[in-house]
Amino acid sequence: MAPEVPLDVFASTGKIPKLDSKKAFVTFLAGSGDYVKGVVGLAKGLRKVKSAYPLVVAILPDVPEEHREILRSQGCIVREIEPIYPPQNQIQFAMAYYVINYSKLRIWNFLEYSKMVYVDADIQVYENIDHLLDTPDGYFYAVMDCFCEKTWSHSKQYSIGYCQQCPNKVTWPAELGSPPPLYFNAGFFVYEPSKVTYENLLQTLQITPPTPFAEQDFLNMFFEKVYKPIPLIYNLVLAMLWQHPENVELENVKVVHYCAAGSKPWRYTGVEANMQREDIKMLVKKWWDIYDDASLDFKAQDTAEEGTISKSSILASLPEPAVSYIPAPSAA
Ligand SMILES: O=c1ccn([C@@H]2O[C@H](COP(=O)(O)OP(=O)(O)O[C@H]3O[C@H](CO)[C@H](O)[C@H](O)[C@H]3O)[C@@H](O)[C@H]2O)c(=O)[nH]1
Ligand SMILES: O[C@H]1[C@H](O)[C@@H](O)[C@H](O)[C@@H](O)[C@H]1O
Repeated sequence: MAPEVPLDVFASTGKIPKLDSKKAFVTFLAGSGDYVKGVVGLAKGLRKVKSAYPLVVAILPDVPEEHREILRSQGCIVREIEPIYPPQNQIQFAMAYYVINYSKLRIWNFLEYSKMVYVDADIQVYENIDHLLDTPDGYFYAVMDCFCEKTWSHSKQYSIGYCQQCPNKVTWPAELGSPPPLYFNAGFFVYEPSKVTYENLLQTLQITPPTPFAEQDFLNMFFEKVYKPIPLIYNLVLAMLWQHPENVELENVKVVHYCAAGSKPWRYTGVEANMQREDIKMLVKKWWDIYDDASLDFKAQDTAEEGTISKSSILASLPEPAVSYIPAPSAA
């Protein structure tokens, strides 16, 4: 089993890092629905923790102009991308809309950046994590996933009760061969844009049949040999709170991923399983406190230092390239 990268490798020096224009956070937005709220929350969250880096939003053509404008007004760099689809077959995705997530592969083509942290729109960053952009190159850093929720019911792991978060509880049966390679959640990862990798990703996708977790399964397969697990404080998949509480120290968590059924803060009703837990209610409120905080709204001077205009505001004002429109299915 590949060792998790020890936390102190990333420990912040306490100094505010110098802005490096070749590094950035990046998220993904599709459709005209309410995920734009997630991106606004994320932009404000990164501002609250005083990140030195901009937030790039890779958007599909079906994101309406009003939403693009909201993102620009929050200081985001809006970059339109064309959708990417997997080869056609009869696969049933864990969620039907996961098919659009293959479009995330376009972020490897953001060649003006040397290193980026990808963050799903349903994630909030509660502590400064800029140090992740200083990790050694050549690896794919992400947090190990958990296989215990129903969304995994298609898998061998789920049917025998095996989870890599507690590999000694139910051990992998010898008759099934060696245990599956470590598997990361693709809602959060550190990577390097690269033309060669981008072209390889697209070529490999053409000969890879789609599987239930869409681009997440694909990226796990593609980056298997260079995957370095990082501590779960960098992407707390909420189901960890009830599936593996012994692995979670909530007070140390820097990044929360609201991916459990019913947990997206902007859709939260409290009726789904586990949604009345005190820790969940606290985390949903914490997200809203940032979203509702007007003092975290973008102000032009946020990025302009000593009379200079930042790269993010220049790029944000550039026209977007024209791309052909292929409609993508929307989320449930
Ligand atoms: O209508 C939508 C649906 C999704 N998204 C974007 O796509 C991301 C992924 O979608 P979800 O957050 O709904 O997905 P989950 O967290 O349930 O899914 C997990 O599995 C997915 C498999 O495709 C992805 O790998 C995802 O990153 C990983 O966290 C969103 O955060 C958001 O950035 C949109 O913009 N609009
Ligand atoms: O990687 C997946 C994904 O994030 C799903 O949204 C969630 O339901 C699963 O539990 C998780 O393992």
